[in-house]
Amino acid sequence: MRPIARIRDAAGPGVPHQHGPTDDAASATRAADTTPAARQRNAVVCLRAASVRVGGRALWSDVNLDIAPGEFVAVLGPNGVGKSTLVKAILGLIPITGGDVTVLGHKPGHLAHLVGYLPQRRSFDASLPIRGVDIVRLGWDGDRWGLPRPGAARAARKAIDEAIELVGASAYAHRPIGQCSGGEQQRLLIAQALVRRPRLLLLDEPLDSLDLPNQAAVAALIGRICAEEGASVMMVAHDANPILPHLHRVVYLAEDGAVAGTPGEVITSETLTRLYRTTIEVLHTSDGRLMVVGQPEPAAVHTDRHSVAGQQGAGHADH
Ligand SMILES: Nc1ncnc2c1ncn2[C@@H]1O[C@H](COP(=O)(O)OP(=O)(O)OP(=O)(O)O)[C@@H](O)[C@H]1O
Repeated sequence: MRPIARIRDAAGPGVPHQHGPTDDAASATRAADTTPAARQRNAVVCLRAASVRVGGRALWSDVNLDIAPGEFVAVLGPNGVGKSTLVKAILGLIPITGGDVTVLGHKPGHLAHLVGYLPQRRSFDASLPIRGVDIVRLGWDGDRWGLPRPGAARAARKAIDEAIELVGASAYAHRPIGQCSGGEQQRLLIAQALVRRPRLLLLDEPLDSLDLPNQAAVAALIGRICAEEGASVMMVAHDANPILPHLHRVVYLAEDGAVAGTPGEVITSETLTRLYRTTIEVLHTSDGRLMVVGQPEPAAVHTDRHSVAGQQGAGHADH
């Protein structure tokens, strides 16, 4: 086992760190889980020595990860390392080729109604004649065909209204989605992922293309969902800074493993240098942000889209 495999998940839950939430139900739940065995037993998501191949190529391998109930976890790493693929493996959309993955104790895909998903890169044409509320409804019954059961319409309306209220989108939910701002669209899409009150929410770069105030607002919303709904959130991000105040844990993904722990433990020059086997510097700016310098591109991928590896936020910032 390489050194990185031994240090992964080094940080147990409840380990204090400078950025994490301090007073919420999730923290209380996690405080009870003090051993790796307890983490695994209670895990909403559990990966053990998991590996994936796409297009005939090994993408990542030997990934170990537990996500506890109510935890807000960010998945970070260079472009093309396989973060979205990790989310798809947890959804059961992409099969793992080695190791084991369970979601709420079952094989991925078996409890789909308990998992909400916001895919990467969504945009709506300004002329699309679909209201925000209709987008949210798709999360409720978009996969159900045939005549609704008696009382189903009332139950749907209630669930949809509650989800819209939860994300604070009531004021614009009846506008055409294409006429909502990027931040408003994002809230409505999060409501769509939330409408069935999932126990696990998988969000693939939900802050992408939002301005800084909207990034902060959506990050706070997601933190609140963890705290108030008790949902576990796994969010792919290319910059951890906007979510640092709300995060419990981060996972840095590399080709041959991953490191998980609190942000203070994982986003360090030493840990990331060891993970990527190249010199990486984590700089702390005076306003509390983290800058990761020198993070590599994975071999032989993304040279078309991302030809320059440079200075990045606590993640990567070249989208
Ligand atoms: N179905 C597929 N067939 C072939 N290659 C694939 C497939 N899905 C993903 N890939 C490739 O796998 C690699 C990882 O893709 P993925 O989207 O998971 O990376 P990522 O870390 O989320 O990247 P980014 O940060 O750029 O969004 C990429 O090189 C991608 O082109």
